[in-house]
Amino acid sequence: MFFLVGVGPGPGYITEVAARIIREADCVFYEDYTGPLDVEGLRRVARSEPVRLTRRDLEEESGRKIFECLREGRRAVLVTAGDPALATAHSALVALARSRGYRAEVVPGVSIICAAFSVSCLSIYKMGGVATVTYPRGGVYSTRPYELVEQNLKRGFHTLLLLDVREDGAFMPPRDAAAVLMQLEERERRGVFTPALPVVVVYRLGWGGSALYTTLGDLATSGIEGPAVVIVPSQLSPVERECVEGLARRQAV
Ligand SMILES: C[S@@+](CC[C@H](N)C(=O)[O-])C[C@H]1O[C@@H](n2cnc3c(N)ncnc32)[C@H](O)[C@@H]1O
Repeated sequence: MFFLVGVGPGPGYITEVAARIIREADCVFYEDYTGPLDVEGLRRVARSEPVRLTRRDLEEESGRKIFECLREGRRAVLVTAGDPALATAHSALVALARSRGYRAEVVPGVSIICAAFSVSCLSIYKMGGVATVTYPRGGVYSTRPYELVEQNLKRGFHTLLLLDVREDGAFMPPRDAAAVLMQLEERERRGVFTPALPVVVVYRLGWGGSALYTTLGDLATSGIEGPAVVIVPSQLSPVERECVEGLARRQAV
């Protein structure tokens, strides 16, 4: 049996269900490239030493090590930060396991995407989709964030932007995201990613980070480190406005 288990954004967010399933597993695998993971906390719960898998192990080798465990008739878990299936490619492993005749289940965790909306007090009813801000690959910029934010601003929807992971595994800091978005503006020139654009940045959620309501221009010079998400809010309601304007004064999350 295979379980894809999410343990939330940081220490203390693991659910009782997730802890029980990890405890009962024969093989405990984890990845930490979609979000930082509390490996010490995982060690305290697991019966065997957790094994780290890379993106290559999971995507290019289709989780070979997990299937070796399953083939021996043992229970395997793959543990991730946040919710294990939101904005990851891990659902493919669940589908693959089922197609090979294994039972496979997703154990949801507190999602970084949901938590970012929650701590920002932004209405999920106005969530207009998710895009990722990526570093240029071979000099080519992805224009997906530009197009999505442009449409959403017109329709009154908020846009949540996930930030890239660098080749060396480091999470993109918000200032790099702001620089990429302003580069996109230089190219597209339709007045979307201007320095005055209001943004909410939610950073190091669960790891002593916080949330801040600022502008894209100020974000470009901020010293905030990742991992982080940037939300571009649109047409704030009075409650949303009051709440986000208080963000700078909030305690660390
Ligand atoms: C591919 S998404 C995965 C989302 C995740 N599965 C979830 O639970 O919503 C990974 C991105 O989420 C953001 N992220 C991950 N951990 C974070 C954290 N603790 N605080 C803020 N943002 C985080 C970063 O932008 C990172 O590149």
